[in-house]
Amino acid sequence: MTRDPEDDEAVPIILFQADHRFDLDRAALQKILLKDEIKDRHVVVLSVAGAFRKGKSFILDFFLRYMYCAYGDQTSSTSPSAAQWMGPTDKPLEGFSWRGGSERDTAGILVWSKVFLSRLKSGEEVAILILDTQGTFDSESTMRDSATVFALSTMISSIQVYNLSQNIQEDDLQHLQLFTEYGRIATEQAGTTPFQRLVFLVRDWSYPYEADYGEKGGQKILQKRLRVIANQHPELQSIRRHIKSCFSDISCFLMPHPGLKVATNPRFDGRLADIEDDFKTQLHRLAGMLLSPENLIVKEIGGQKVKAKDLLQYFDTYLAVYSGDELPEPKTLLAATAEANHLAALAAAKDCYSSTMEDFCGGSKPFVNPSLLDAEHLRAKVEAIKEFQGKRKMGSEYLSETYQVQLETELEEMLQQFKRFNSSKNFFKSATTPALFFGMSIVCYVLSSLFGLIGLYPIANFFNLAMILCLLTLATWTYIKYSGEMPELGENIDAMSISLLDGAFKPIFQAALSQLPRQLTQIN
Ligand SMILES: Nc1nc2c(ncn2[C@@H]2O[C@H](COP(=O)(O)OP(=O)(O)OP(=O)(O)O)[C@@H](O)[C@H]2O)c(=O)[nH]1
Ligand SMILES: [Mg+2]
Repeated sequence: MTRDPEDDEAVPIILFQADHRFDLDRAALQKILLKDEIKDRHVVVLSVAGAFRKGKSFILDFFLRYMYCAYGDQTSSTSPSAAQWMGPTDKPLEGFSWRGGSERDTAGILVWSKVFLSRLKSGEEVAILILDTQGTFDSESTMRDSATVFALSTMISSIQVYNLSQNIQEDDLQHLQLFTEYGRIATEQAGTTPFQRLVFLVRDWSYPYEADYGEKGGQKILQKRLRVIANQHPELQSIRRHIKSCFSDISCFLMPHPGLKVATNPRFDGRLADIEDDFKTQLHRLAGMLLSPENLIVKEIGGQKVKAKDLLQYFDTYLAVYSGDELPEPKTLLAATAEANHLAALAAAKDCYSSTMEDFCGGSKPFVNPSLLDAEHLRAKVEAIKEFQGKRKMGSEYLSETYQVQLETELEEMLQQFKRFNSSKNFFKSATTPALFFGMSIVCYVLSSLFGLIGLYPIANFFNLAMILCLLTLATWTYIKYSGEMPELGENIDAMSISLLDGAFKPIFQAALSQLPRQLTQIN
């Protein structure tokens, strides 16, 4: 089957917006996935992801040639020969947009509009989608953008090709760990292997004398890079364990350099004649390893095979998760380290404050005069800030200032707790409620007796009732304090007694006191 220049094209489905948002072009994706002959088939999704400007779109265009040749005839179950699928040597390479130069080309995620159909050995009818992705770490993308594209393409694909240049370096593994974790938390698949096949594709491999080009050499290098050994640093072990736990199958392929024309000639148009033979030989092997009928892998999510029509829903759901606020922000190494440094310094400063205050007014100490407590707080706060500032921290001045403001706010909150605790140790304060209600019940008793004596029985009964209410409240309060049950009711009773004192008794006392000198002068 040959490419139809009218209909077959790269269709942007995840659009990268200027404000760093990613939008799904639902209509475009629907048009591709909901075709009658496609929508009910299980899907195989191949995606290529990795750093920008490393030949991802270029190699995908060769994969497209392979696909047109291998899956033009649905019933074909064998892999085509290199001569069959690579085509004429002078044909420019077309398909997903690719070009030379140092500026990034692909943005967002694109899918090839032609969905290839095939029947697996098991007889299962599948639809094959090819995805091209925005490269990571270009100067226009934030860490979050890179992580989102990588994670999304990993979650959606059944075969993820991680395109690397020259070697598998530790930072490649660190980024893979970060991106897959970003994908894993979005799928909430902790405990299981959330993703399927991962292929490290090392471009421009220049050490064939150490490990041969192709899959075998790749396996040798991969084993070395992902090895977990006894005396390895725990951080290195954790990265390797994490990556292994995320994919059900991991392999590696070493590609030779394609030749200087490919890498440096601005007029190079992708024709095979300008590409080194070694590269073409390995390209044929790679295409077969990824895309020959016996190597296709059906996309599974949560152990269930995914149909083309379901994929639409997954795109929607995953993108919604990344557009929301519930996921943590992936950060650059420096930003993450600086944050960790500052958080540690903040915790140490809080510890320092807390132990000074504990020594002064902690659980084993008696009630302290509130003004002394305030003074001690100021001293402890200065000490804590000194401790915070004295710790060596990575990151900018601004970051330090932000964390210092946070520290000061948190110290004020801690002070309020110490104050509350301290005042609960004040015997007279805690005796206010029982004293008030007990006093009120005696006053009510006396008044009720007096009014009874002079025959004003309704008023006497009123005070009698008030006395009973006071005694009941007192009994309830005592029970609450003794049993620890219904603490809210206890707090309400305390609050009521304080407002009675402040709102009713204090003004009466003050009025009585202000009358006293006048009365005394009248008597004199
Ligand atoms: N050195 C080298 N260059 C390659 C290889 N494959 C392709 N190129 C060249 O790399 C350049 C970039 O190719 P693209 O396919 O556009 O790269 P990309 O990774 O898709 O780039 P972005 O879309 O910007 O992320 C082109 O000039 C290709 O000729 C390779 O294996 N090695
Ligand atoms: Mg590209």
